[in-house]
Amino acid sequence: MSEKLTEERIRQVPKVLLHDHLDGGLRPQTIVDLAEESGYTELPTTNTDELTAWFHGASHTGSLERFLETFGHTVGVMQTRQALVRVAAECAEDLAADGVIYAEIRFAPELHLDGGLSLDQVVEAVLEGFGQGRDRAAERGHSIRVGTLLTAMRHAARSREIAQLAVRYRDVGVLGFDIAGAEAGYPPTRHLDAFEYLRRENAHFTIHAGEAFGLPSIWEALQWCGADRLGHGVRIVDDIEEFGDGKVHMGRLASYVRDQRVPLELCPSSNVQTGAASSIEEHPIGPLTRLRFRVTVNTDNRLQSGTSLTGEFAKLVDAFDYGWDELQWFTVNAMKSAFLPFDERLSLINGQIKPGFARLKWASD
Ligand SMILES: O=c1[nH]cnc2c1ncn2[C@@H]1O[C@H](CO)[C@@H](O)[C@H]1O
Ligand SMILES: [Zn+2]
Repeated sequence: MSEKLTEERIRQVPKVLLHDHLDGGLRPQTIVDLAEESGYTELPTTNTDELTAWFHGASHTGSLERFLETFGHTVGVMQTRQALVRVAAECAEDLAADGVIYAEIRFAPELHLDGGLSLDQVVEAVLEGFGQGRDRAAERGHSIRVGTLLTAMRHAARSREIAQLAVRYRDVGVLGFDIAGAEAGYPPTRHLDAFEYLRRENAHFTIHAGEAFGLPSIWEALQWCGADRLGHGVRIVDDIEEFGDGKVHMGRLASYVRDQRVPLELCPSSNVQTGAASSIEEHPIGPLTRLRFRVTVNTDNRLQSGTSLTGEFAKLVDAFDYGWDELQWFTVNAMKSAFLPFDERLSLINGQIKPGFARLKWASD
């Protein structure tokens, strides 16, 4: 059965993406163009093929901190309104062409102020770009909805301000909040006031936790901060013991995560690059799927990881022999976990996802 799940077919099924960074998804040619327009001279090369390879190689170091250094170049060329509009529009177009029908794209407004834009102007430029990209995709027959998550950098001190920004723009495209950046040494509780504020505002947030640091980070994100979802959360496997005879022992935190159906925004290729997993075959998505955690599959950074959502699914199909049923399960899991009103989630599941998979499944029989 699995030999029928080619990339071409996987691209055709309706997919849902919850964890993807705007500044981790630029087209290499766009980086070169924007660098030239803005006089940014720090790029390692202006040859697009070499630049593509450079991002991939420089990100595959086994260290999250080194991985994050590559963002200096993408953020470096995203400092004007036009640049942000272009990058956001192309992001929506690229995802739509990959068969993504619903995406939540995150970025950190505080990283885009060097050209003199205000936080509000940064958010407005990105929202405008998503709108343009969605319209251009529709002209080509691809329908996509794109929501935005505002990220605060965990080493910085602007999380409360960014949380307020997210609430201010909640009715015009911003769906939630996140914190990202180096994890070790920057526990989520540093930003407790931002999370408490968001909860009082009935707002949604996810936290990068359990990627480069283990269970204490996940525990704080859930039990101190009240995160709705976990960005990665992959180290939850440290709280699970599997024995050769098929018996499984789960610690209290892993049980909580599974029982509460806490969504895990898993990003397999990214984890291999940062050393959070040793290979796709060894990635904890295997046991976490088998144990029926609320697993979702994501790209994290399409540029740095040289991937797409279709690409991530194809790698999982190869490594774990997954079929349409598993891919549909990941997709429905993601849609259920989106920061979109319940009725809209339901209508995407019943109106697009299930019929889309059914069509492809029949075609494979
Ligand atoms: O996998 C990740 N873990 C933690 N932080 C990340 C990851 N990918 C990207 N960013 C950080 O998020 C910022 C806003 O999009 C990026 O600039 C990068 O520093
Ligand atoms: Zn991420």
